[in-house]
Amino acid sequence: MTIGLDDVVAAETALSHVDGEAGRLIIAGHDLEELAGRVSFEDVTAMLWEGLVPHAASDPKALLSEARQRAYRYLAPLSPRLAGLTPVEGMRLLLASLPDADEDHPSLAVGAAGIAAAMAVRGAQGLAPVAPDSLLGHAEDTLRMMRDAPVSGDEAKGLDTYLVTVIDHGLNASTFTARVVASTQAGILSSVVAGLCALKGPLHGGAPGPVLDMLDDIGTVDNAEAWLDDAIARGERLMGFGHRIYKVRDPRADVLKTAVGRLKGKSNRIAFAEAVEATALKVLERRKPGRRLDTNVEFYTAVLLDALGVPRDGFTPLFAAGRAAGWVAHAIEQTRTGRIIRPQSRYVGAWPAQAA
Ligand SMILES: CC(=O)SCCNC(=O)CCNC(=O)[C@H](O)C(C)(C)COP(=O)(O)OP(=O)(O)OC[C@H]1O[C@@H](n2cnc3c(N)ncnc32)[C@H](O)[C@@H]1OP(=O)(O)O
Ligand SMILES: O=C([O-])CC(=O)C(=O)O
Repeated sequence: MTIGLDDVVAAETALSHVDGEAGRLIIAGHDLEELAGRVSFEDVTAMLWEGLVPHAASDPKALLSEARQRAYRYLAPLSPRLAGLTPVEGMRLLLASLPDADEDHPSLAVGAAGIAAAMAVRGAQGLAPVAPDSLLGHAEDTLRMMRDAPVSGDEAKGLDTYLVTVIDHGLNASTFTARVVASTQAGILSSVVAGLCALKGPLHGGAPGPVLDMLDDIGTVDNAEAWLDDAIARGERLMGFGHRIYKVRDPRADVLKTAVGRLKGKSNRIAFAEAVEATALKVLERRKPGRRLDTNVEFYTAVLLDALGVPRDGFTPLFAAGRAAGWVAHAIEQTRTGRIIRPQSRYVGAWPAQAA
C-alpha cells in the first residue's frame, strides 16, 4: 500500500491533466501555453465549467463581475472581524461565511474568492475593504481592490496570466480535499472552503512567501550555494522546488517567468532569482541525487506577485482566488459521479487484550 496515495487514481476528470514526465499541463483540452496570457481568467473559467455550470459561457466577464458585487454585499460587513488575522485566516473566515441560500454557488464562490483575497490582505493591515468595479476584469479588479489604487494594463495582464496558470491542476491536495467534501454532497461552497483550508501550510500553494524570504535571506549570488547547501544539510526543503507529479521542470515556472519579463522593469529580483534557481538545482542534484527535484510553479509565483506589489502574505490568497474556479468545477464533476470518496487505512495501533 502507498502512504500518500502516490499511484492511486481517485477520480476521473475532464478538467485538467498533468503529465509529470513530459512537463505538460492540459487544461480543458488546451495546453497551458495556449491559454495563459492569451485567454482571460473569465474565459478559461467558462471553458472549465462547460457542461457543468449552465450559462457560464454566455458572458463570463459579466457573470464574475456580478458575482463580485454580490459577494461584496455579503462580505464587506465582516471586515472588522479581520483585524489580527493573517490573510489566509481572514479569507477562510470570509469564504466560510457565504450563505448556502445564495442562488448561484459557482459564480459566487469565484467572485467571493477575489473579494476575500483582497479584503483579507487589507484587513490584516487594518485597512477597510474596497468595493468592486463592475467594468473591470476579475484579475484587474482583484488587484485594484487589494491595493486601492489603479492597476496598469500590463499588471492586469500579469495577474490574469497567474490566475489562469494556477486555475486547475489534476488531483492536487486542495482539489482532492474539495472533491472529498463534494462527494458527501456538502455542496460547492463547503467544498471551496475545504480546498482553501488545504492551502494554509507551506507545502501546497503556500511556498511563494517562503520563497521570497529565502531570496531575501540569501541576499547575494555569492552566498547562494552555501546558504542552500546548509539548508539541505539541516534537513530543510527548498521552497519552490520538488513536486509529487512533475519529475521535470513544472511548465508553469516558465509561463510565470515570461510574465515577469513582460512587466517592463517592474521586477528587480528576476536576474537574482534565476541565479538562485540555477544554484538550487545544482545543490539538489548533488545533495538529493536521483530524486528528480526541479523548479515548481511556486518559485516564479513569488517573483511575479512580488513584482505586482502584492505583499507576501497575500500570495496564498491569490493562489486560492485562481484555484477556486477549478475547485468549483471538480466539486460539480465529483457530485455527478455520485460516490462518496472513502479510502482504507491500515491499522497499526494496539489491539484489545485477549479475554483470558
Ligand atoms: C502549487 C504547489 O503546491 S507546487 C508545490 C509547492 N511546494 C513546495 O515548493 C514545497 C517544497 N517541496 C516539497 O516539500 C515537496 O517537493 C512536495 C511537497 C511538493 C512533494 O513532496 P513529495 O512528493 O511527498 O516528496 P517526498 O517527500 O517523497 O520527497 C522525496 C525526496 O525528495 C526530497 N525533497 C522533496 N522536495 C524537496 C525540496 N523542495 N527540497 C529538498 N528536498 C526535497 C525529500 O526530502 C525526499 O528526500 P529523501 O529521499 O532523502 O527523504
Ligand atoms: O499538483 C500538485 O500536487 C500541486 C500543484 O502543483 C498544484 O496544485 O498546482
